[in-house]
Amino acid sequence: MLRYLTAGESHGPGLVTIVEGLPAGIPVDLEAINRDLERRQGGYGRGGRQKIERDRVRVLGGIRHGRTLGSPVALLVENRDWANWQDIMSPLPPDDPAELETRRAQSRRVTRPRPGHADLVGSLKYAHDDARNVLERASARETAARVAAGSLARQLLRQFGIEVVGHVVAIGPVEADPAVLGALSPQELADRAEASPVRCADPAASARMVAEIDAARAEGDSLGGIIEVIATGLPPGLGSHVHWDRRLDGALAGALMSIQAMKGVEIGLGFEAARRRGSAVHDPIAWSPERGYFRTSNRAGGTEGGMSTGMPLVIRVAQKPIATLYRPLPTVEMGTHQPAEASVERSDVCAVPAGAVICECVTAFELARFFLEKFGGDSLEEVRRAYDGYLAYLRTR
Ligand SMILES: Cc1cc2nc3c(=O)[nH]c(=O)nc-3n(C[C@H](O)[C@H](O)[C@H](O)COP(=O)(O)O)c2cc1C
Ligand SMILES: C=C(O[C@@H]1CC(C(=O)O)=C[C@@H](OP(=O)(O)O)[C@H]1O)C(=O)O
Repeated sequence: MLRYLTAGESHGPGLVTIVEGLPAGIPVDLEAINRDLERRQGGYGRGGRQKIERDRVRVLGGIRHGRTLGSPVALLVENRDWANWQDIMSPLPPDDPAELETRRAQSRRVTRPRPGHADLVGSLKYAHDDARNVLERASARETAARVAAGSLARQLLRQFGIEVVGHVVAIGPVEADPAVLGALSPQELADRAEASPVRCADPAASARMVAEIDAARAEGDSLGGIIEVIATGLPPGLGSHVHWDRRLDGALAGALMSIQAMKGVEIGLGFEAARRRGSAVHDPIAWSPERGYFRTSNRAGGTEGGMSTGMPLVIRVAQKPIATLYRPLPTVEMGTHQPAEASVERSDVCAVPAGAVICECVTAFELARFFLEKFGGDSLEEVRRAYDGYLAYLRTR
């Protein structure tokens, strides 16, 4: 089963991911991974950190001469900011008490926990008196490693014509016009989102989103938004109805909700389905010699019974506003219990465009995982044989 781990702190030497379970022989385009890393760094509303970082992937194992070996793939994304934090984030024990004092004094301790971040509850749970020990790992800097893993996994999907697109449909109260988005193919959506500073394919809404971010920044506030991910080219039958943890919809929702700041996931009509009658929710089934079974609508968003239906997968994800506010919320100083203003160093104002790239890559990873669960083999050719056999079988139904 395809899986991955990540490690690394936001201001440590770098982020590392190990992707285990990819078959041998997948052609790997490292520049495509670098492009996804660059896309994740971008978007209107980001803070000063992205001026320092130039995320690129370094392969530490698992790929030779441009193809996967079947062994675990280890990828490293270095933190350029580490150069400014080496002392504060040093993994070495201090040699003597004097040095400990210096390091502590310089250590940018965080004792005024930010509402909305992991600072307070992480410090309580892990018995830290400095929330830096929590925020370094709670930080969404970790998503650089997830994007590297997902971008690698999508290279398997591309071998089978599966594409995943993430774009922004709302920032704060500003929403893209569904009529404008609905007229675009997934490829057009991707191209237009790419050309927008906020990754939104509706140009008029995009301009209003930029203004909304400027207004929030001017008031020392922050913004969240809504991201849509669309995956095309999926066969029917990824995932399973037979057991809860084999359901594709459940795994996608879990993986997407596990991204920092994501607070809601809906597939297809999602919450809207609860308001309608069944006849206005379920997708009629049809059959033609050319297409076999198909649906005349896709309100389910591409899954039924925990399995892909073969229609496009359509997921929406709600991202909450950034936790660090330049006009900070009330908090309590850890230790003294005195009322205080929450800590603020530097921060993004809105990271929803970045969130769209992260959701895209996290979705790609889950789809690759389920793809290999169904068609898995040790080499790409073995996977292809299983996949082609399944498609041939479907044509007989
Ligand atoms: C791409 C991205 C960038 C983020 N940048 C910041 C930031 O600059 N400052 C901040 O306080 N939170 C930022 N966040 C949000 C925090 O990571 C998030 O509030 C924190 O992890 C707690 O969220 P949770 O309750 O969902 O775990 C960012 C989130 C994402 C996805
Ligand atoms: C570093 C990234 O995002 C960071 C996510 C983040 C947080 O709290 O989640 C806080 C900020 O970190 P810093 O205080 O170093 O500016 C963001 O910049 C990144 O996405 O590459």
